[in-house]
Amino acid sequence: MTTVLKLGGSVVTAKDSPETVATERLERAAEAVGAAHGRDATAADPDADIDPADLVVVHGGGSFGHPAAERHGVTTSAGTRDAAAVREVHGAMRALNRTVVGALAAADVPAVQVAPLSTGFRVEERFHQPADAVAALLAEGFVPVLHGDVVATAGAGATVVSGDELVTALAEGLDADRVGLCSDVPGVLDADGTVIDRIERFEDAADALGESEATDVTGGMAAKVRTLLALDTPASVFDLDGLPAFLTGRSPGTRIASDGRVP
Ligand SMILES: Nc1ncnc2c1ncn2[C@@H]1O[C@H](COP(=O)(O)OP(=O)(O)OP(=O)(O)O)[C@@H](O)[C@H]1O
Ligand SMILES: C=C(C)CCOP(=O)(O)O
Repeated sequence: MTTVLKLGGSVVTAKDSPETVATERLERAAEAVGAAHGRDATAADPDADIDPADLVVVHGGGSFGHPAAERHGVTTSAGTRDAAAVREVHGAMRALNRTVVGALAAADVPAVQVAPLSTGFRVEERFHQPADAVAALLAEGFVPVLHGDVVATAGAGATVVSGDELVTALAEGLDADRVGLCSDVPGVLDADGTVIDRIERFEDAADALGESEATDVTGGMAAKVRTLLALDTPASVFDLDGLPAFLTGRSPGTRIASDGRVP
C-alpha cells in the first residue's frame, strides 16, 4: 500500500515569519512518521492496516518558498526566465527540505530528498512528475521527501509547483492508496468554523473556502480542495493532532473524494 503524505508549509514553518522553521511542530510530525514507519507500526497500533514501508512525503513552502516566489512575481501560472530568481526560490526550498529530511532522519525515517526542479516539468498548466525514480526509491525501502519548487514550464521559463500539485502527480503516478494533507487546521472548516466531515463536491465547502492568512502564491485551501477532488485516491485534510491517526490507517479531519468515493 502506498501512502502520500503532505506536511503543509503551515506545519513545518512559521508562515508569518520569513524563512523560519517551526521546529517543535516539525519534530512532532517527524516523530509521528517515525513511529508509524521507521519503527514497527503494528506494535504501535495492532489494528493498523497500512504498509508503513511505502510512504512518500511532500512538504510545502511556507515562509521559505512563498516569500521568495512573491519577490519575483512567480506563481503556478506566472513564470520567469530569470535564472537568479529560479535559483533563489529553489534555494529557499532546498534549505527547508534539508531541515525536514534531517528531522525525519533523526526520527529513524530512511528519508532521502528528491528535487522537483530536476525531475518534474509543466506543459500547458499540467504538471508532470515522472514517478519512476520515486517508485525505485520506495522499492529499496527509502522514504522520498519532495517539496514545492520551481519547475521548467513550456513557453514560460519556470513556474511554481505547489506541494498539492506534487501530491496529485505522485498519487496518480504511484497509484497511491491513501493521500493525507497535514495542515495547521483540523480539517476544512465550514462558515461556523466546524470541521466538515466529508467533501464530495466543491460546493460542499465553497462558501467557507478562503485564502491563506500568510503569503501564499498557490491558492490556499480552495485550491487544495479542488486539487484533491480531482484525485482518484481518497484524501484527508487534518492537523498535527490527526497525523498519528492518519498514519495508522484512520481518516481524521475532512475526507475528500468526488462522486461518492469518500471512504
Ligand atoms: N474553509 C477553510 N478551512 C480551513 N482552512 C481554511 C479555510 N479557508 C481558508 N483556510 C486557510 O487555509 C490555510 C491552509 O491552507 P494552506 O495552503 O496555507 O496550507 P498548507 O498546505 O499548510 O500551506 P502550504 O501551501 O504553504 O504548504 C489555513 O491556515 C487557513 O488559514
Ligand atoms: C512557493 C513554493 C516554491 C512552494 C509552494 O508549495 P506549497 O506551499 O505546497 O503551495
